[in-house]
Amino acid sequence: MSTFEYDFFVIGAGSGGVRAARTAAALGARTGIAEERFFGGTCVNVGCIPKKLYTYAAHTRHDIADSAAYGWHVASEPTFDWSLLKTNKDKEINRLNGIYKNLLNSADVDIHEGHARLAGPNRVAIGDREITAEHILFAVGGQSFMPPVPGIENALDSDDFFELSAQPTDVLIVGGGYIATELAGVFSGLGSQVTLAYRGDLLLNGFDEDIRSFFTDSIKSYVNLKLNSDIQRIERSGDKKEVVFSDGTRAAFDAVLYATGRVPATAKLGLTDFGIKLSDVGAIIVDKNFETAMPGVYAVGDVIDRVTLTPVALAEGQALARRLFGGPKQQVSYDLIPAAVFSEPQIATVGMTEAEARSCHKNIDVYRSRFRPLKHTLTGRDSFSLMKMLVDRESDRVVGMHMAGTDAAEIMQGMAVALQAGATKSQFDSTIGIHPTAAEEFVTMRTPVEDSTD
Ligand SMILES: Cc1cc2nc3c(=O)[nH]c(=O)nc-3n(C[C@H](O)[C@H](O)[C@H](O)COP(=O)(O)OP(=O)(O)OC[C@H]3O[C@@H](n4cnc5c(N)ncnc54)[C@H](O)[C@@H]3O)c2cc1C
Ligand SMILES: NC(=O)c1ccc[n+]([C@@H]2O[C@H](COP(=O)([O-])OP(=O)(O)OC[C@H]3O[C@@H](n4cnc5c(N)ncnc54)[C@H](O)[C@@H]3O)[C@@H](O)[C@H]2O)c1
Repeated sequence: MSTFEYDFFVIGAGSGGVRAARTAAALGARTGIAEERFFGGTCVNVGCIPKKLYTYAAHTRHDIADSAAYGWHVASEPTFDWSLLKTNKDKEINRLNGIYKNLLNSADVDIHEGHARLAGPNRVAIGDREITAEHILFAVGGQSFMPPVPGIENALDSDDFFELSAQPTDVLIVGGGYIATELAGVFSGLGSQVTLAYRGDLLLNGFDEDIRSFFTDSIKSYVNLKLNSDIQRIERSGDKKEVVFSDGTRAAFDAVLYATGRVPATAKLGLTDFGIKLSDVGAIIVDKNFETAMPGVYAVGDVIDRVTLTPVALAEGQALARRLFGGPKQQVSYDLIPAAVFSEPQIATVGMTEAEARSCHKNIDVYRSRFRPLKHTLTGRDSFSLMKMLVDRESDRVVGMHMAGTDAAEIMQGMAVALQAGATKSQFDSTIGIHPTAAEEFVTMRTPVEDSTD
């Protein structure tokens, strides 16, 4: 046993940190963890979970509207109570906070509440206390990035969104990625007027181009979309925020929300003082074993800025703890990570985009299907789904799958297993569908679209 107080000390009790600490403790390591803000981290408190709860609330509006076609009479105009939703959300998040703390306690992980930073080799300072540990893990996550626009202090970020006690009547969202598109769907579904300003001409950069075009068109039906638009400044005007756009136009909103990316939370950690290297955006640079330039100091999750998703942080934390303390060996594979945007409509994807597939493979067959979901044959709602599959003609392997539409995220999880297993198009073709579903489309796509290339 080492002479240090702990075998393993984790800074940050979010997705990656909690998983690493629990795994290490279960393998017999004397483990401690420091948390300065909330147990469960971003995902549980101001990320995935409360966001998904708000999307359910937003979607209920469509369900109520659609119910008339199925014979339901809703006696009076439904009303929405923002503060009730927030109270219920807060209760659930508090419950989850407690669960995360209990999980750590029952795994015999020592909890230290407060801001922690590196104090030297094998030393961590938490407030005015210092501990020693053989291995130290930084799992400190990230924070919102807001560009230095004059008046930016008048804008909210996604953390502030979850604290809003009253619903803004009209809101400007700036950005065109995950958070901007998800919160546009939430605000709109709950009845706010939404303007979305994005500096490019297609939303969801990084996703397949067909999906981006489809989504950019779809969102126009419920938001005022300002493409190729930047913000020059934000001014206060009574209770309103007056925004001057780069084209000189002005508009006033109850709230302006920036969702312009996140950056690693590495300020105030004392890392570079000890020779630990950071990237241009402040991410901790680690090797394939998540070790930094200082031996015995590691980092996982959003702070290393590889793939900033909860399941990836979990996988990294677990792989590290197992490698250090003798569990089953596991290498994190960054290929074929499925992802979903909980926007309206939902987007989900696994594998390569068409552009990536074409740059890696000589001949790609593209299968594409756009259809109105069965549910909306009665409601008449102008809502469509898009499904797309990319196949390497030489090997017959399916190399990318993409979907925009209802339940896209739920459908794509199973598809990701098939792609991990190396499924070929013939195997998809010989799989019997479940009827009637949208998912069966992926096993009944028979003819490549004409623009498949040789
Ligand atoms: C609005 C939003 C929605 C999201 N939705 C999804 C989604 O649907 N699906 C998905 O997969 N991902 C989603 N994400 C991303 C996901 O939340 C992150 O990828 C994940 O939380 C990263 O985990 P982590 O352990 O790296 O960091 P975090 O979960 O951020 O945890 C870091 C923890 O470290 C603590 N900490 C930081 N510095 C210190 C310090 N010096 N001392 C002590 N404690 C410290 C912080 O308080 C925090 O609790 C979303 C993110 C946001 C912002
Ligand atoms: N469903 C999910 O899994 C989910 C949901 C939310 C967040 N996340 C994770 O959190 C990360 C952060 O989300 P996000 O939406 O903040 O980032 P993002 O990278 O998805 O999108 C950032 C957007 O801001 C724009 N932007 C960047 N700088 C700008 C500037 N100076 N001026 C104007 N626009 C600017 C970008 O063009 C982009 O459209 C995501 O990348 C994702 O990894 C995941």
